[in-house]
Amino acid sequence: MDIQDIESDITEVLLSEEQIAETISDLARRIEADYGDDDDLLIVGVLRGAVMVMADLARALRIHLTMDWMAVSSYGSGTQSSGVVRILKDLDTDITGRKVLIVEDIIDSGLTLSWLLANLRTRGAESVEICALLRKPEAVKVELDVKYVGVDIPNAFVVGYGLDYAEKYRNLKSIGVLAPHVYS
Ligand SMILES: O=P(O)(O)OC[C@H]1O[C@H](OP(=O)(O)OP(=O)(O)O)[C@H](O)[C@@H]1O
Ligand SMILES: Nc1nc2[nH]cnc2c(=O)[nH]1
Ligand SMILES: [Mg+2]
Repeated sequence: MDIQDIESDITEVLLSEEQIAETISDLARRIEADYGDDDDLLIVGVLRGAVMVMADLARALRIHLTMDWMAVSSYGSGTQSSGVVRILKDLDTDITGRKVLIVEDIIDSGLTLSWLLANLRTRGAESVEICALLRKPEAVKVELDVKYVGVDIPNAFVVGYGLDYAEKYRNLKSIGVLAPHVYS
């Protein structure tokens, strides 16, 4: 199987490589403006989907920051949230008094982030905010205060740029809608 075959599983490209880069750059400018260079920002990437966003956002930010990772999972290998959030890897950092920015690839049901936000807010951080590259319409159903959203997208299952289906497609450079023939 070559790259051509992988891309034939995508019915529509929602964000090209260039559009992703522009979106990340816009997010970085807003985050820089809000945090300034006070040496205190900790960005927390949510493994594994947010790996690409973290890598590119961190490099787009022209301020000092530190990075940490959490792994939580609510999806298993399907396309529907199981509703159960599990911590697979916790922070290595004590966030007491820190300014924390959670970095995510997508907000769909909002379940993962509302759980994570509540969890991190019990740990004595000065602030905990959210930056997500993508947000789907379902997210409006949960009360979730998201400070930075890249793009609002339609309600379709998307893959690429970190986003997987059964652990595949994360390595695509663009973000697109997965063809139904792949999972039906
Ligand atoms: O808003 P929600 O409905 O909770 O969905 C969003 C979450 O689902 C995906 O992660 P997943 O749990 O599939 O694991 P992954 O990051 O390892 O792909 C995605 O990366 C978000 O973290
Ligand atoms: N890959 C992928 N993971 C998700 N998790 C929640 N929504 C989505 C989605 O649209 N695509
Ligand atoms: Mg995830």
